[in-house]
Amino acid sequence: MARAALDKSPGDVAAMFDDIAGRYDLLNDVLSLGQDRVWRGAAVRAVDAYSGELVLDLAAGTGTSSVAFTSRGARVIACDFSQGMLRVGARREREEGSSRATFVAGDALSLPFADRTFDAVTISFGLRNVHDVDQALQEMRRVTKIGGRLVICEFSHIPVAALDRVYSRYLAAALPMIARCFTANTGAYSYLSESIADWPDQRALAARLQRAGWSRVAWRNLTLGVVALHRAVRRA
Ligand SMILES: C[S@@+](CC[C@H](N)C(=O)[O-])C[C@H]1O[C@@H](n2cnc3c(N)ncnc32)[C@H](O)[C@@H]1O
Repeated sequence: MARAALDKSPGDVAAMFDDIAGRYDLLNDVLSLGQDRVWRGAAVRAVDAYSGELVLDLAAGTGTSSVAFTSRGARVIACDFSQGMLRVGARREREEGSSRATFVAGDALSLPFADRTFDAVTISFGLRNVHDVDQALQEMRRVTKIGGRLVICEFSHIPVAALDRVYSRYLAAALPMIARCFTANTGAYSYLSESIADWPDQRALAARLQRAGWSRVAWRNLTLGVVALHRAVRRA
């Protein structure tokens, strides 16, 4: 069963998501106790896309994070490099007879879009899996229009040390154990725990956004900091 390591080799990451694509959305709901819906709602409100706008949902996977951005008439491109995840998303759209998101295969490190294409770029639970985070932040800026916005929804760290220790134990032990009941690829969920533990905290990620050229960088914690929503604007 494919699983990635913390070097996040692109081939391993894509193969791992190809492997779990069929059960990906179900496991999200189970492992987050339904909180993923709350986090996605917060991301949609932060992007605040409206009619006539074009939104890039990067590392969109099956498109679960994508379709809600169209609720007020914006168009959304759902881009990912896992063919397996894209196939599940495109099949679901076909079955529902809807075409709310346009699925495009592409790598966050070399996006297949022209400079200054999008009014807003967003990435949910994807940036942590990218091999070169700083390069991805620069690519996202390149394809954003001047004045356009960025929203990153990603697992983060609970600022209260005692709570963070309890949460870390859930991640390391309970999460892979629960995942075992739903998928043969338990390695993918061990990777999930390890990659969250290894991910920079809110302040460190904000500093990287600034270094990549983003302006007005800010964040807010969701569910006590289990997830953080980073926002920024492309000023020039
Ligand atoms: C945890 S899933 C998130 C999917 C979706 N955004 C969501 O919220 O459910 C992470 C996704 O990141 C994608 N990914 C990782 N590295 C990528 C890269 N360099 N370029 C494009 N997609 C990437 C994976 O293929 C996977 O579908």
